[in-house]
Amino acid sequence: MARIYETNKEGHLTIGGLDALDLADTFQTPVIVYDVAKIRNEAQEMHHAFQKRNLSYQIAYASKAFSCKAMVQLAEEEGLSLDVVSGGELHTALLAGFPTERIHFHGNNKSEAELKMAIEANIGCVVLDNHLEIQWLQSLCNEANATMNVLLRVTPGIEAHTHDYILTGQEDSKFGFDLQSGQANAAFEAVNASSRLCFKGLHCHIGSQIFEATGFTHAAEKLIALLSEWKVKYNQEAEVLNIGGGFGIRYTDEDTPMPIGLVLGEVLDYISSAVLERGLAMPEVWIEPGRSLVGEAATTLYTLGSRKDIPGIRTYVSVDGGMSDNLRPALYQAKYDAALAERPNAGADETVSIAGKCCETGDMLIWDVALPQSSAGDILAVPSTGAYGYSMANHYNRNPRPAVVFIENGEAFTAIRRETYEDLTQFDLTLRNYKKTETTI
Ligand SMILES: Cc1ncc(COP(=O)(O)O)c(C=O)c1O
Ligand SMILES: N[C@@H](CCCC[NH3+])C(=O)O
Repeated sequence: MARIYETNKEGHLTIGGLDALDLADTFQTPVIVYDVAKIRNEAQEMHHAFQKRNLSYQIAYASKAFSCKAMVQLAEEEGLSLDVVSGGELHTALLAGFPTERIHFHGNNKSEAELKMAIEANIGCVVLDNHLEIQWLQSLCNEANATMNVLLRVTPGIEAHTHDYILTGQEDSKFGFDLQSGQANAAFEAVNASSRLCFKGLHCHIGSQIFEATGFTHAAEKLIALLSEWKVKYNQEAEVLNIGGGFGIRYTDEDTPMPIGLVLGEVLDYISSAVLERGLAMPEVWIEPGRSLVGEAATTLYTLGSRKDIPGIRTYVSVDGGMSDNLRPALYQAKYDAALAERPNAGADETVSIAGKCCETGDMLIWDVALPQSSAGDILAVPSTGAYGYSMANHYNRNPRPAVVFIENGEAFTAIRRETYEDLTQFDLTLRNYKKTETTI
């Protein structure tokens, strides 16, 4: 069904109840605007799915989807835990005052420095991904006279239906310990032999932007089978079963996600019965949603600029952003909707393609979108840009990154200020300085 945009009495697009044209005027464009209530609602739906079933659980917001201090604080307010995958995300969480015992550290190549940071911050757990990391974490814990809770990330050999680049649960993957070849058993034995590492459970993540519950239930089935094998083999049960994130959202009419409560409900019911059937103790169930918490909550506002008509071929309309604030179309051929903020629900007059301003043929935000007649200076709204937009934004062509604005209770505030040209050049040394640096060899 075609998207119907929320409007005010002037017929302008509203975001969190505020007029998008006013927002563009106040904060300039491009700007990524979050309707905070949508994030809170999603979080509450997820909590409800667990609570309805009386399960012990954690919902760890995958902060790679969008991380900044305000977002981390919002996650805390909503009773979420936090998944970080880098020293930078951990640093952000610590600066934002996030409770460290609810931080989980992920990544397929965590450095020793990052692991040390995790130990010093006394975070909730490290999700172990490879053998080198087991060695490092063990010896860093020895040095610090500390212990660390760990989950083992396993690749369950599930091929969920999504873009190849965002698939992660298949056997041929850079992530986690492989089930088939016995890597996972070897990892468990190494952890078990360590007095510093405390095995808490298993983790898997099958990929991202997944609509069907079956991918998750198949993965859970494999993990539960493994736990049941380990119960016999090692007399070990798990306190935690983490089934990762990956719940899909609506970008365009082609996407038809079920409400999160329904998908999650189906997965949780499956886990409860499979655990019971295998005679295992019910573990805490953890999930790690990123996209589904924040994706649909944001809309990016751009200003339209130049137009190029190629008769009989295509009309390109350019915006003042592009792959520098939203890499997803270029990286995954991801599709988005767009509307004119002044009359978002008006009928279409033409089909145009929305081009970014980067010096790159592939910098196309949307191919062939039906829009009312537009002209330079109009504000274009692109919904569902809340996940992996700002977090993958970059400085290509030395474009400053946009501002991020949060709207709540009818008020807008800047969560991340727009970058300036000074910000862009702040790390540059001049040729003369460069020659004087001590690291020059
Ligand atoms: C380990 C892990 N957990 C959680 C996520 C979050 O995924 P999503 O944003 O699709 O919910 C990802 C990203 O795909 C991930 O790699
Ligand atoms: N960044 C990706 C998803 C990868 C998620 C992290 N494992 C996207 O925009 O869809």
